[in-house]
Amino acid sequence: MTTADVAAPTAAKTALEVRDVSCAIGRRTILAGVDLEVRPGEVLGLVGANGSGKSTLLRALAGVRPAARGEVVLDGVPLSSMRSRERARRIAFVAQEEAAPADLLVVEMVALGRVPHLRASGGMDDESRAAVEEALRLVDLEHSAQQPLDRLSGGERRRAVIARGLAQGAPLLLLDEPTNHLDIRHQLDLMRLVRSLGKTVVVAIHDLDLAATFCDRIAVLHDGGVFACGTPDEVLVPHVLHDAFGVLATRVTHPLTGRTHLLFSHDEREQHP
Ligand SMILES: Nc1ncnc2c1ncn2[C@@H]1O[C@H](COP(=O)(O)OP(=O)(O)OP(=O)(O)O)[C@@H](O)[C@H]1O
Repeated sequence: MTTADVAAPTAAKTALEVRDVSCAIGRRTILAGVDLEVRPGEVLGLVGANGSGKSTLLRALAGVRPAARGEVVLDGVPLSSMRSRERARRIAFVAQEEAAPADLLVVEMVALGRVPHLRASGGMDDESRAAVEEALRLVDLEHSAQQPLDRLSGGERRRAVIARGLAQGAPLLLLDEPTNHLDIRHQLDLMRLVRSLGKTVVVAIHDLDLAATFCDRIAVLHDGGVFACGTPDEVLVPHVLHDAFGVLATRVTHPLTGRTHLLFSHDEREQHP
């Protein structure tokens, strides 16, 4: 992936407000009374144990699964009052798992990101073609553009789906575990790319070290709500990590970079399998 020459941020900054949002699946409440502010141009990480509601919250932020209660407000406009085409121009959502026809070409998958921009006359204009090319280049897949998706590895397919989100050209990017399936180099490249875009980003991520390195702020989901929210140094602290994940965390300083990293171990006072 090429990140060294990513264009300087030009995207309009956009802000998101989550006001007293509750999300339910069937009769079960997954999240209750969530308040969260996503500031213009920041990268906000969503972390939490499996099942803590990260994907559920991202779907509510994307308007894919509207909140059962409360409001998500994008630049002062409630999502519930936006037409889906307008929403898709302003919010790009890359879900955790996406099914796509196996014989779809990579370039065709990425071009789907341009659908909200197509005119009634149909067809891709030069701007859309350029956006697709640029997105493929950013995720290092320009040489695989004409491959069917089922000929790609899991990590390459993941990058193709992320390229579709980039091609969409929306100022707000919602990413659900974008580094899943990626090798360590591509994980670092992708997170660096995400930071360099100048967009407002909300990213659900399991790797707390990546979150600490690349996110401006982190929200920890636990017990049906936002348990802690702040800078990585404020939030990724032993007592929060113990309560949210049930592990012991030790902060250590990298001997070369001086950055803080986290080491984890079981809390031996508890029963573990
Ligand atoms: N389609 C569904 N039907 C019923 N329950 C669901 C469904 N999708 C999610 N859930 C439940 O909602 C809760 C939150 O799930 P969600 O996927 O939002 O968590 P998550 O934090 O993203 O988890 P993970 O880290 O495992 O991806 C979980 O308990 C899950 O079992």
